[in-house]
Amino acid sequence: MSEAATGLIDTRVRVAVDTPQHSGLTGPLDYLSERALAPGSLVRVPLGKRELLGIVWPGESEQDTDAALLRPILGILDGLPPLSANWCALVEFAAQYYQRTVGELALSVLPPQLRELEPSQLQLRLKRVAKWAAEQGQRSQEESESKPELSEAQAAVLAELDTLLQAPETPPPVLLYGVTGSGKTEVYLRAAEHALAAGKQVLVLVPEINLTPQLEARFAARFAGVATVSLHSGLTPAQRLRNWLAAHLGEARLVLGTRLAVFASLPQLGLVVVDEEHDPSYKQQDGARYSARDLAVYRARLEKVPVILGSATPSLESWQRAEEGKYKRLALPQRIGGGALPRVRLFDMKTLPVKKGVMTALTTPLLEALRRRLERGEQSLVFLNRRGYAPVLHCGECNWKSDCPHCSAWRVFHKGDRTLRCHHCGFTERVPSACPSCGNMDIAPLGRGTERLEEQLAEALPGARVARIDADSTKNKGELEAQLAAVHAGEVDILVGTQMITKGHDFRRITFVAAVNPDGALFSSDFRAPERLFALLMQAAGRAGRDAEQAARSEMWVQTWHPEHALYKSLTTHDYEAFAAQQLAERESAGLPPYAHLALVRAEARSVEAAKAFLDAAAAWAKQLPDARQGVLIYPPVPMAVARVANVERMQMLVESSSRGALQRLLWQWLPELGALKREHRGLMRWAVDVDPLAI
Ligand SMILES: Nc1ncnc2c1ncn2[C@@H]1O[C@H](COP(=O)(O)OP(=O)(O)OP(=O)(O)O)[C@@H](O)[C@H]1O
Ligand SMILES: [Zn+2]
Repeated sequence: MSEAATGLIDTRVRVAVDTPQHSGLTGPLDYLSERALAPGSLVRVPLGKRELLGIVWPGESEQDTDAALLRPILGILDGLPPLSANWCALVEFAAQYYQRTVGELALSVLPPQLRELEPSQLQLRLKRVAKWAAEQGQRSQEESESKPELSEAQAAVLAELDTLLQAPETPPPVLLYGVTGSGKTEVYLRAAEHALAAGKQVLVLVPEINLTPQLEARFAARFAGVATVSLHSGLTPAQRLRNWLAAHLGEARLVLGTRLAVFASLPQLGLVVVDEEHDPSYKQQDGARYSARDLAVYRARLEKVPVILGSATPSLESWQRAEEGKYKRLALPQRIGGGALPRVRLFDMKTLPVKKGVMTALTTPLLEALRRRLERGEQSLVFLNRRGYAPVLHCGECNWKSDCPHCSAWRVFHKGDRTLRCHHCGFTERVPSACPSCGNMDIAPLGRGTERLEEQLAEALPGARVARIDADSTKNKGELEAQLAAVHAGEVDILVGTQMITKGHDFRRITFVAAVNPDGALFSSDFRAPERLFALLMQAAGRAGRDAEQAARSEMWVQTWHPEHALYKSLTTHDYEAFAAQQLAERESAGLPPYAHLALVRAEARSVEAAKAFLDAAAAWAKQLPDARQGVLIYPPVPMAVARVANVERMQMLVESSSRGALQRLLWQWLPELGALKREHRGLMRWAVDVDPLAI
C-alpha cells in the first residue's frame, strides 16, 4: 500500500461528480489515484468539504493542470463492475442534448442509495442480489403459461422483425403501429423471448407506474424462471437499489420500468421496447428534461440493438420518421379475433333544449345508453379528464370564486374530504360554509369533475355499481390494483375516471365508453393539444369491445359542441392516418415540429418584471452570437399558461430553428452565460431550458 502510494499516486483520473450549478464547474474533474481505474468505476471523491460519489469518466484528463493542485480519490466501490462505455456515452449525449452537466445527469439517474453506501454495505447488497437471482431461477420454465397461436398479422410482423435482426447492419427503429387490442403485447413478448434465448437482457418501458403491475404480471406469467425487475419512482430506495444492481450485474434479464429506466445499466442489452410511445409521460418535466422515448432510440443505435416503439396512435414525430423511411413501420391493422373497433357516435350538444344554468354532462340520451348496458349486464366507462368534485366554487351573490391566493388558478372543490385544493401548489383549506367575501350561505360548485360525475351517475341510475379511478381514489398503495381487479371481476357496472383508465388496460367486459366533455383541448393555444386529445380518445375507445364476441355492439359516445370538427371526423372512422396527415400538413405550413425544432427558456421570479428582464437580457446576449444565431429565431418572453404558481411568476421564451444542429449550437454557446447573467438579476429565482418541449 505505502509503496503504491508513493509510486503511483499521481495517476490522473477524470471523475464525473454532481457539481452544484453555481460552482461553474461543468465537465468531469481530475483527481489522483493510486492505480489506473477503468472508466465507469464508481469512486468516492472530495469536493470542497464534502465527500461525493463519482464515476470515473471515459476520455483524457487535462494534463496541463498542476498535479500538486489535484486531490486524491478517497475510495473505490470495489466489487461493482464498471458502468459500460455505452452507458457513459448515453449519459454524455443526453447531458449535451438537454443542456445539463454530465456529472449532474449521471448521478441523478443512479439509485440514490448508491451515494451513501459504505463498501461493507455494498458487499451485503451484492450478496442479497445474488441470492435473489438464485431464487428467481428456481421457478421452472414449465410454469410459464402456454403461448397463444399468433394471428396472421402478428406472425407477419415477427417475420419482418426477424429479417431485420438477421441483416448485418444495425436494424432501424421499428414503429409497431397496431390498433387498440391488436395484440402488440404479444409481439413484445415474442421479441423478448428471442432476445432472452440469445442470452440478452431486455428493457421494456411503459409510460406510467400504474401500467407496470399489469405488464409485469404478463411477462412473469410468460417467462417463469426469468429474473425480472421493475424500475420506477414508486419503489422504496432499497428496492430501487436492489433492482438496479440486479440489472447492472446482469442478474435481472428483464427490466420493466417508467422513463427513468431508460438509464438502467444493462451490460447485455439486446432489445428495447417502448410501449405507448406517444405518451407524454416519457418526457421528464424537471431537472434534465429528457425524452425517454427519444433516448431509447439513441441508446438502441449506440448498442446496435433493435428498438420497438409501439402505439395505436404514434407521436407525429415517430410517424413522420416512418413516412420518411427512417423508421421501419410494421402494422397490426386488426383487432385480435376479428373484433371490431367500437362505433363512434358524436352527440351534438347543440341539439339539447337550451336551459338556464350549468349544462348537465349526463344528457338524457347518454343515460339511456348507460341504462341499456346495465340491463344487459355489460360494463361502461365514463371518461372525464378532471378530478375533484368541481373545478371551482362560486358565490351567486357577490361573484366570489375559489381562487388560489398563491397561483393564477382556481382551487378545486373536493367533496369527499370537504376541501378546496389547489392542484398547482397544493394549498388546501376546509370548504368555507359561507362565502368568505360576502357571507352568503349559498355557495355552489361550478362545472364538474370525476367525483361529482360519480355522484350524479349513482343518483341517476339507482342500483348501478359505480366506481371511480383517478389520482385521488388511488393515493394509497394497493388501491389501484384492488379497483382494477374489481372491474376485471365484473363487480363494477360503470367506471368513472380520468385518463388513468383510458390507457393500456385490457378490460374485457366494457362495451360502452363515453367522453362527456372533451372539447376543451380543441382550441388550446398548445399546438400539440389536438394530437393529445385524439390519442386519448382513440385509447379510450380502445377500451371498449376488446372481447370479440361483444365487439359488434360496442360503442363510443362523444358529447361535443363541435361535431363538425375534423378531429372528431377522423375519430368516427378510427382514421389515425388521416388525422396524422392533416396535422402534419398543418405543422409543416406553420413551421412547427417535427418540421422545426424548439427549445423553451423559462424563468421564475417573484415579479413578472424580474422574469421578463432576465429573459430579455438573455435574448439580447444571444443576439451577439451571429454565427450561432444563423437560422434560429428567438421569440419575445410570454407568461406560461398558469403564470403564477406558489407566488412565483413564470415566463418562457420560445427558441426555434428548422435545423436541430443550429439550435443545439446556439444553446451550447448561450446557456453557460446565463449562469453569470443570473447573478446580475437579483429578483430571478431560477431559470431552465427545455429542449424539445412537449407542452407550450
Ligand atoms: N395471438 C393471439 N391469440 C389470442 N389472443 C391474443 C393473441 N394476441 C393477443 N391476444 C390477446 O388479445 C388481447 C389484446 O392484446 P393486447 O393487450 O396486447 O393489445 P394491444 O395491442 O396492446 O392493445 P392496446 O393498444 O389497447 O393496449 C389480450 O387479451 C391478449 O391476451
Ligand atoms: Zn395554488
